[in-house]
Amino acid sequence: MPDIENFDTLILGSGQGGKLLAWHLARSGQKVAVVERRWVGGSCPAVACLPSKNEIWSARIAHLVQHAAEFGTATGPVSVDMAAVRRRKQAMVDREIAFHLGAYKASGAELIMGEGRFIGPKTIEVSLNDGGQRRLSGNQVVVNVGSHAAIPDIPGLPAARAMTHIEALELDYLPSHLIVLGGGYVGIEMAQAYRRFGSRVTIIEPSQRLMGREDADVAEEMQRILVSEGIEVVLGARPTQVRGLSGDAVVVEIHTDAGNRTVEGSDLLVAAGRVPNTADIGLEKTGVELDDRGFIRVNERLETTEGGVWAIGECAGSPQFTHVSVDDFRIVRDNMAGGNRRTDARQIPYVMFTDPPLARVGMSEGEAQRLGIAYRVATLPMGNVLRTEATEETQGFMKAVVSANDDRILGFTMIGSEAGEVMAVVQTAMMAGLPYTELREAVIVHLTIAEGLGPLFAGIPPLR
Ligand SMILES: Cc1cc2nc3c(=O)[nH]c(=O)nc-3n(C[C@H](O)[C@H](O)[C@H](O)COP(=O)(O)OP(=O)(O)OC[C@H]3O[C@@H](n4cnc5c(N)ncnc54)[C@H](O)[C@@H]3O)c2cc1C
Ligand SMILES: NC(=O)c1ccc[n+]([C@@H]2O[C@H](COP(=O)([O-])OP(=O)(O)OC[C@H]3O[C@@H](n4cnc5c(N)ncnc54)[C@H](O)[C@@H]3O)[C@@H](O)[C@H]2O)c1
Repeated sequence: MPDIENFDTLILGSGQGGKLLAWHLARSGQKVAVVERRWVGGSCPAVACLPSKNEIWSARIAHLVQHAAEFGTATGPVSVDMAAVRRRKQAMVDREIAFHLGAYKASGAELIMGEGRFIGPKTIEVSLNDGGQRRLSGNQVVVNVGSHAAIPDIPGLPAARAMTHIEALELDYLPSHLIVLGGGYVGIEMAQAYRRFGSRVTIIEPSQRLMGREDADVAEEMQRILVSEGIEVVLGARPTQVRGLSGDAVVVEIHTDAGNRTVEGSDLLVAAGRVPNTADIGLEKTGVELDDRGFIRVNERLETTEGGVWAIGECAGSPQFTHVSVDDFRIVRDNMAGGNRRTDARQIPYVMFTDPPLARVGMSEGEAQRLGIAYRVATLPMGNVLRTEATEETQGFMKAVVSANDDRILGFTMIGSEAGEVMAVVQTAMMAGLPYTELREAVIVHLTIAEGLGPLFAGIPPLR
C-alpha cells in the first residue's frame, strides 16, 4: 500500500468552484491537490456550458444564413457539416484544457488525474488514470464532484443506448429525427440547435408545460417559438417503453391523458435532470452525510457534517449553474479564512441559451403568488421595444414583478434578444436596492434592447 501523502487542502473533483479554490489556496502558499477523473477543468468547459453554447452558436449561424434572403443577402444552397461543427467545438475545448493546465501549473496546485474514493475520514485513495494508486489526506477536504445525467427507469431505454448531452455534443452526423426526453434546459437548448442544423425534432415532456419552474405565459411563449421553428412538443407525455437503437432507429411509446402514442425517430437524447456523483465515492467511510436525494448535506456555510470537510456545487445541492458553483468557491474561500459567508438569500440569476434566450432573476409571478407576497406586474412584448423594428427580433416579452407595498423590484423575466444582458441591468438595480421608478426614469441608450426597460416599468400600476 502506498504511504498517505498529506496536503493542506485536498479537493475531490475539479468542478467549477473547486478548481478556483485550489488555485487561490495554492497561490496563497498552501500545499493543494485536486483529484479529477476525466475533465481537466470540470464539466462546464469540457461537456456542458461552453461546448453546448459553442454548438448553439453554430446553429444560430445556420439559422441566420438560411434566412439571409429576408435581410437582403443572397446565398446559394445552404448545408451544415456536423463534423466541422464538432471540430470547431473541440478546438475550443482543447484551448480550455490548455488554459486549465497552465493555471494549475502557475498556481502550484497539483492536478492528479484519477478516480478518487474516500477510504476514511479526510483520506482519499486515487486509482490513477495512468495506472497505480495514491493515498492522500487533507487537513481540509473539499468535495466538488458534480452530477451526471439522470437516466429514467423506462423499459428498453438502456438497450436503446440513448445519448446524454455528452454524446450529443460529439455527433458528427445530423440525426434525421432527434427525439428528446425532457423539456428542461438541456432538452430545449439542444432541441433548437439540432432543429436549426436541419434535424426533425420531437420533445417529449411529462409535465403539462415546458420549463416547469417558469410562469405559464413564459413557458407558452417559449413553446410557441420552438413550434414556429418546426419542433414538435408533446406535453403531458410519459414515456412507457423504448425500442430500437439510438443512431439507427428508435421508437418511444408514450402515455398521455388523450391516450397512448408512438413517436418514431432516428436518435434519442435523454435530458431528464441530474443525479449527484456521490453514490460511489466512499462517503460511508467518513462523517459526511447525504440527504434523501443523494446530495451532500451542508449548512449555509457549505460545511458538511464532518468538521473540516466542505462541499461545493451541484453535489452540495446548490442550484445547477456554473456561476453558483463559482459563488460557492467564494463562500468556502472566505469561511476557510474565518469569515461567515452564507448561501441563503443570494440571488440566482440564470439564462437558457435558446434564440431568443430566456433570462430570469428574482421571483416569478407564480412564486410571488405561492409565497403570498402582494405584487404588481407588467409585461412588454418585444415587438414594443423599438430596436426590434430594426432587427425583427420581435419574439418574446419582458416581465417585471414589483412589490405592491413599496417600489422594490422582486423579479424580472425575459424571453427576447439579449435577455441575459438586459437582465444583468435589472439584477444590478435589485442588488443596489433601487426602486423600479429609477429604471423607469433612467436615460437608456436609443436604440438598445435595454431601452425597453423604460416602457416595461412604466406599465407597473401605481401604488394604491
Ligand atoms: C449541457 C449542459 C449545459 C449547461 N450549460 C450551462 C450554462 O450555459 N450556464 C451555466 O451556468 N450552467 C450550465 N450548465 C450547468 C453547469 O455545467 C454545472 O452547473 C456546473 O458545471 C456544475 O459544476 P460543479 O462545480 O458542481 O461540478 P462539475 O463542473 O460538474 O465538476 C465535477 C467534476 O468532478 C469530477 N469527478 C466526479 N467524481 C469524481 C471522482 N470520484 N474522482 C475524481 N473526479 C470526480 C467530474 O469528472 C467533474 O469533472 C450546463 C449543464 C449541462 C449538462
Ligand atoms: N443555460 C443554462 O444555464 C443551462 C443549460 C443546461 C443545463 N443547465 C442546468 O442543468 C440542469 C439539468 O438540465 P436538464 O435539462 O437535464 O434538467 P431540467 O430539470 O432542467 O429538466 C428536466 C426535464 O425532464 C423532464 N423529465 C423528467 N423525467 C422524464 C422522463 N422520464 N421522460 C421525459 N422527460 C422527463 C422533467 O419534467 C423536466 O422538464 C438544469 O436544471 C440547469 O440547472 C443549465
